Amino acid sequence: MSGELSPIDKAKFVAAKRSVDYVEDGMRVGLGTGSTAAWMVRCLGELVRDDGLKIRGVPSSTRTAELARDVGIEVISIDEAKWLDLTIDGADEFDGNLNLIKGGGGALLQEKIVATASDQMIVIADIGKEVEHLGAFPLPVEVIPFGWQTTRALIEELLVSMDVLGRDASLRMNGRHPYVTDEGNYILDLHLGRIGDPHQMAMVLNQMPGVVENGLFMDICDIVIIGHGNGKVETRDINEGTVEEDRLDFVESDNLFSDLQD
Ligand SMILES: O=C(CO)[C@H](O)[C@H](O)COP(=O)(O)O
Repeated sequence: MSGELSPIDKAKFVAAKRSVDYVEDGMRVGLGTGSTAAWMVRCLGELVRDDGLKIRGVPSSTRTAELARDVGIEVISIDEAKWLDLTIDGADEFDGNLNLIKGGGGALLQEKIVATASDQMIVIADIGKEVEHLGAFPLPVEVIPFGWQTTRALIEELLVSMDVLGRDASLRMNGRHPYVTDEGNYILDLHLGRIGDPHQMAMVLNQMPGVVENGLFMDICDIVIIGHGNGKVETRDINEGTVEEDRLDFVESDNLFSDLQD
């Protein structure tokens, strides 16, 4: 990658850079998916290569697995790991209770399995992801391809009785074809505007036949590390509120920025 990074990319980078301070020798680490998580994987790779950090990574997508291997992180499956010490991942939205919408990158199913099987989940995000109420970002719902139109109709009917502003569910596309997840499923993006009761929404969606998982991550995240374009980093802990604010120097290292994907 050449040239100056945008303020959003700098914000993502500094959040990612700070998050790897939580990683210790011997840990089994869940590796999220998306552009912010990709920065984190690269920062971890640097620690593995240059500082001899010994970790095993459990990727939450084939994309992340490929990147982790490329940067020198030992990759194991979640079943090999059995349980994880820490998962670090991005998010599309987070609220004041550190509840999240995830799945903008289409990896919500593996991401939720990996985060749920971890002692701790840290989310890394730029400040633009903070919201008062979840729902402005379309809520991704992973559905099986069989009968997806029927599932969509049932979801839209269900939404009539829910506290939301919008009710449209669109099939995520990849060019002219439906987007297909790592598990071979489709994604419906629910344009809700505002979700009045995200706990209830997460529960009722998952009770519907055809729905595999939804992108609401309720009571899973412990810490959000928020990056700003000027290098400021805030750390919000679910138990302690904002615990730390400082600034990271932004240094474009050739190793980290040369061939970044996403
Ligand atoms: O949930 C995700 C992928 O399924 C991502 O974490 C989320 O979409 C944020 O992505 P980015 O860091 O690129 O903004």
